[in-house]
Amino acid sequence: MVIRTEGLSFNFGDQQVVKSLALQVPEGSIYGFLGPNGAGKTTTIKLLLNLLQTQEGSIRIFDKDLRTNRISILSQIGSLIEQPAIYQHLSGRENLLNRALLLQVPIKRVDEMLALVQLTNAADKKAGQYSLGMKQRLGIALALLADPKLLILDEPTNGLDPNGIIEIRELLIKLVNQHNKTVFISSHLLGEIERMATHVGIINFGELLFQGSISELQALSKPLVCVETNNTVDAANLLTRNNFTVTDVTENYLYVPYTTKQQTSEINALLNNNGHAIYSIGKQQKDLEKLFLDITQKA
Ligand SMILES: Nc1ncnc2c1ncn2[C@@H]1O[C@H](COP(=O)(O)OP(=O)(O)OP(=O)(O)O)[C@@H](O)[C@H]1O
Repeated sequence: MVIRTEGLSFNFGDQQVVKSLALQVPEGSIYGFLGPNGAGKTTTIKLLLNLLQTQEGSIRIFDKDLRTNRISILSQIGSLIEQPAIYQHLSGRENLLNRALLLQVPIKRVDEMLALVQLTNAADKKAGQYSLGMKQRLGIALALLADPKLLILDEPTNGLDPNGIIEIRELLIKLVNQHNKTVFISSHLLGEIERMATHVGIINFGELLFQGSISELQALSKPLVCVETNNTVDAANLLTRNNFTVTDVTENYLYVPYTTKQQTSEINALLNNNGHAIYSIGKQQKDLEKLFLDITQKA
């Protein structure tokens, strides 16, 4: 594991905002750290970066304790929290050059990073004139200058338009697949990261409600038979009388937990034989966004 926390807790005054977190971030993963606003994501990230002092529990990064190996661990992490620290009056290239000199990184890394985040053409434009998406990419280039093994990004897609989100997504996938990085990225929108994340941790009120691979998360969303019919209430009653479980009825649709194809055809025949008009019938998987809401609203 690149990151492993145990019993990690943090209080602001008497408000406990992080509760006994046990994060496990595998090497080479894109770990989506998800939760609604105020869930405790930024606080957790600040603890991982030692910007806040751990009050309770432990943090191990690269298999070393953060408390006793702070400098060596942090030198291998690139991060982006809230707004990237960019000099608006300097160009993208000058921002990177400045940081490269400060970090004593070979100057050739500047052009490499510009190319990696696709800012070569805008390299000499003032960063203050960059779009939000370009600023985020410059922020990521700055975080990557010293070639860290782990990238920790706090809501980097916040406020970006769909194109900006796609650009960040493609960049992060490239970093993991071609440059052997591990990416820990927070977001309050599952939809923004479900197409890139390999692993997911869902937090609300400081508590980890789910952690696992994206396929484990998908497996939680159980399939349903969705029937579109003219009189859903009567149809639902008929199904119930015939020992089917109906989990939801709306004006146009009713839902039965899916078991087999045979069961779908039995539902179809029963409704048809009793004079119900079926406009559509089929297997439906709950989408991840709905699942995310279910998980975070249960807490
Ligand atoms: N400096 C602070 N002092 C007191 N309370 C704080 C402080 N920073 C955060 N909090 C509180 O801690 C809780 C968690 O906040 P945090 O910023 O970690 O959540 P988040 O999941 O990152 O949310 P967002 O997506 O809105 O940034 C919130 O209730 C917030 O009000």
